[in-house]
Amino acid sequence: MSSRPPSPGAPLRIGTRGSPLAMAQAREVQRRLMAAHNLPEAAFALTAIRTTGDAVQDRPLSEIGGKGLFTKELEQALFDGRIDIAVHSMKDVATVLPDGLSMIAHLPRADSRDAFISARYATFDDLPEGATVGTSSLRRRAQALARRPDLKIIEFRGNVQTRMRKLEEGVATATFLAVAGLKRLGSAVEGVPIPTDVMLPAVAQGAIGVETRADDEGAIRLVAPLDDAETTLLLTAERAFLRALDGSCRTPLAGLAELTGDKLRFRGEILRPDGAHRHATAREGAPEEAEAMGLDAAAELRAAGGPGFFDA
Ligand SMILES: NCc1[nH]cc(CCC(=O)O)c1CC(=O)O
Repeated sequence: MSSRPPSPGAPLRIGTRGSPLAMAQAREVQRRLMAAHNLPEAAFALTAIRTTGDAVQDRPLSEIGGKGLFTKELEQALFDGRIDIAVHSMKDVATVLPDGLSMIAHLPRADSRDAFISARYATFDDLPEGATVGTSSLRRRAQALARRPDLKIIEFRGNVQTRMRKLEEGVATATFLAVAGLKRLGSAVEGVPIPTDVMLPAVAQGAIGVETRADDEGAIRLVAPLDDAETTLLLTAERAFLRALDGSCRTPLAGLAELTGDKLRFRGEILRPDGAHRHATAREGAPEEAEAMGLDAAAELRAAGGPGFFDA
């Protein structure tokens, strides 16, 4: 491992994807670091890194495939010593980190729900028979079809602005985006949050993680105070579920943990891509059982789906 600690007094280099959402998230991490340590803005340098997921705009993400589409290049930059910390949407992070890297902090989770966005209809259930919905997410596609097999789902990629233009041009009647992303972008488009019993969010949706080299004590000391223990707990359950199902972005699945008082609730589901089959389950337990709940839920759904459920 070629970690090159920055010289004393050099700014901490914050690596991020260059998309507007990623930059907004990196600036949030920077603001929190400044506040936590009473440091000036100049103590940090934002470094945008282009990832495969950003570079390939003309093909469905599920087709490019593989894990780490939005994270691999950031992690390589950490290994190479070009950046000191990497800021991720935890939704995009593989369940097993490369040796030598650690996820040191999760910021307090924002709204984990999906938003329904349409100029003409108030909610998903208001969509008329046969309406066209744009999404690039296998999960949202499968969930939409499971609830409304009559809908026509078309591939929709690009940033929020691009998608809104496509809606205006009538390419589709509605689309979905994460509420958290819209809020962080300060988007004029608000969308309507979809109840989680209508559309269960992606594992870790709305959560931001900060990763460092595992041996970079300086960076770890700076980043550790940013960790929100509740968010880390929720992600422990959700990411155990994802790991046990070996979920990649090719697999339509959803999982959400919630903490009420000292009671942890987990819900998970797996779907066939066409929405024709869906298996769902729920658990309640103590916070200490977070990981076991996720693993156990995954085992139940894997058995319910049977062999080949995740085959194309
Ligand atoms: N896969 C892209 C991605 N990764 C994280 C978010 C939203 C922000 C979040 O979930 O924290 C998005 C966009 C979206 O799904 O609308």
